[in-house]
Amino acid sequence: MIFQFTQPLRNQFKATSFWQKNYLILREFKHFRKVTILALIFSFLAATFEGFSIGFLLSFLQSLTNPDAAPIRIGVEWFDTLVLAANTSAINRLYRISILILLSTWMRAGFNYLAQVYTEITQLHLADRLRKQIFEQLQGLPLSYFVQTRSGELINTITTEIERIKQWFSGTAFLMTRAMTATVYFISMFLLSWQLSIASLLLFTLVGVGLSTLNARARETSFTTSIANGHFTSTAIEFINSIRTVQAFATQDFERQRFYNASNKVVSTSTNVVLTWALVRPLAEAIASTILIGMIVFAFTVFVVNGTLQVASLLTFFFVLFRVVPIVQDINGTRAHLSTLQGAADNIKELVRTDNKHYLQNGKLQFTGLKHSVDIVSVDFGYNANNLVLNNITLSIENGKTTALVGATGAGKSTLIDLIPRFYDPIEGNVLIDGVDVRNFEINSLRRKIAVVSQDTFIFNTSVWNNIAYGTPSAHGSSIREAARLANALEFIQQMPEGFNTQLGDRGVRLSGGQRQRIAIARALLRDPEILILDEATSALDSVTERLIQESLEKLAVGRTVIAIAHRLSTIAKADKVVVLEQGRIVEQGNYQELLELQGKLWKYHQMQYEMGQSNS
Ligand SMILES: Nc1ncnc2c1ncn2[C@@H]1O[C@H](COP(=O)(O)OP(=O)(O)OP(=O)(O)O)[C@@H](O)[C@H]1O
Repeated sequence: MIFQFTQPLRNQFKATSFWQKNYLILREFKHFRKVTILALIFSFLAATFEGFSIGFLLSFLQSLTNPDAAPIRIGVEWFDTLVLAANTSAINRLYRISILILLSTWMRAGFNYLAQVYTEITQLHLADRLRKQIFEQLQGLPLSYFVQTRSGELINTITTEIERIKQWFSGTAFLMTRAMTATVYFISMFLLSWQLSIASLLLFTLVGVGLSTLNARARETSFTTSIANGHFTSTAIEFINSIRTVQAFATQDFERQRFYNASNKVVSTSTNVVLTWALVRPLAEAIASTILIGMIVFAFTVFVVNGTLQVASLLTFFFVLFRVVPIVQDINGTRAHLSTLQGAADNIKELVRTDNKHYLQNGKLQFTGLKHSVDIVSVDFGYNANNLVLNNITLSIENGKTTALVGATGAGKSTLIDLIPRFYDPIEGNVLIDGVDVRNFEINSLRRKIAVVSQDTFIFNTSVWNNIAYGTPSAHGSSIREAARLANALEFIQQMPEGFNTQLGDRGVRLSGGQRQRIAIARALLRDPEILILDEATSALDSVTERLIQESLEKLAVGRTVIAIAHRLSTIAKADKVVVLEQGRIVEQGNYQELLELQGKLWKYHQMQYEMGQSNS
């Protein structure tokens, strides 16, 4: 009867096959095939010469301790004569075997060295390829992915999990060489006694099946270790980044508790894994010894006593079996260890998988420049589908004009402008540039013509110079200086110890909020953008600096399309169009003066700020 898998069972079998499960990692080996093959060949040669040394050792000891005994032969004439020197005197045999042992030992040392070097190089290549693959993946993912994923978990995958996966290759290489050596030993055993060989194989297979249950358990518990590691990295990063807030709020005890809990979780999950996989080796050793002793007694009483097997053959058989047992134990121990790494492999695989992630589709049209207008037509958007942040927005942003967005905090202003450079795509409706949906443009050609100065511009840990030139590598020294001057940043930069060469530290910690913002403005100006997006660009500035920058921005705005978000209405009074947003809807739009005369929403904001200004003065 031919067994037929039912469909789900077949799928399950397919899905869990090792190759399929780890395809996304294994496929990386094709990029450094040669090094991988050399690593495996050298590992195998090292193992082979180890086998030779041990084999020759038997003959060596016999020549030394019992020179009168019949020399050891393997039964192959040329080998017995030329290699084992079986036809000559005991002293000649001793010399010959000594040379062979030394030769094998040195060869083994050499191949061991090469195996180690190539294994390490293969592991380094694997880690390098995986890191780069993850980088490409992260570069290609839309911002929405990062909103849902904790950065600590990503960092854990890119660092710790990749380190763990490196052990995977050396473990697999070791497993393969041990398996090859075991095969050679098994063949010799079969030649000596097929009955005993089958009996030992059966017994060891039974043990192997039993131990694989333990391996499976180790694999399961390893997932919890990966989760705990990711959580710990997130907690540690959050703690380091929030240290100022922690000290200001005196929440050290609370943070200690969080940190300790995360660290304890790593210990407890890792202990569970160790408890399982550490059990495999000693258990296997104890069972193997029991089987061996049992078999020796059984074989002696059954085969030797009734004369079916010579004592010499029985001893040789068990000598080989004794050699093969530690190898099988190595195989089981390594398999158990490899099982504990499956969690890391799965984590990496989850990240590099492309079928479970949503990507922004790139368009083909090159964006050459805005001619007429950016039109937002009946747009709905939400960070999750059941909570709309933008509701039926229709708005025209004219070329060369300044459009200001006004509204209470959380009204959706930043979200709305994020749709133009395609940080997000609308759920419904379209964003059109000169009548063409932005989704048709090649994203980078579009983004290169847009500069965004936002509330949280990132300052890189490099010089002031490189920070301003970021994204405009071809910029000349004079234009970088000019951008800094226009952004009103030149003066403070020149006062810094090394001027433009001053290093700004992680996230620009050596700058004040206002200085950071001026560097960001200089960076945007240097790009000479067609569309300039100012998301509260002057929010971190004192009123004197704000006025100075406002003037620069106004000069800069001439002939450009500017979209500005501002809470302080004074900064947008000269805008060509003002759009008022409330809870994701446009409630007013028009010229600033016209809207004031309407005495609607903008007028209310205006009144409130005017009154606050009065009371502050
Ligand atoms: N990445 C995000 N994930 C989920 N919700 C978000 C995200 N960013 C913003 N929101 C939500 O979307 C809504 C609009 O936010 P948005 O930042 O666009 O408002 P805003 O008008 O620019 O506010 P502000 O003036 O304070 O900057 C808010 O309710 C906010 O909580």
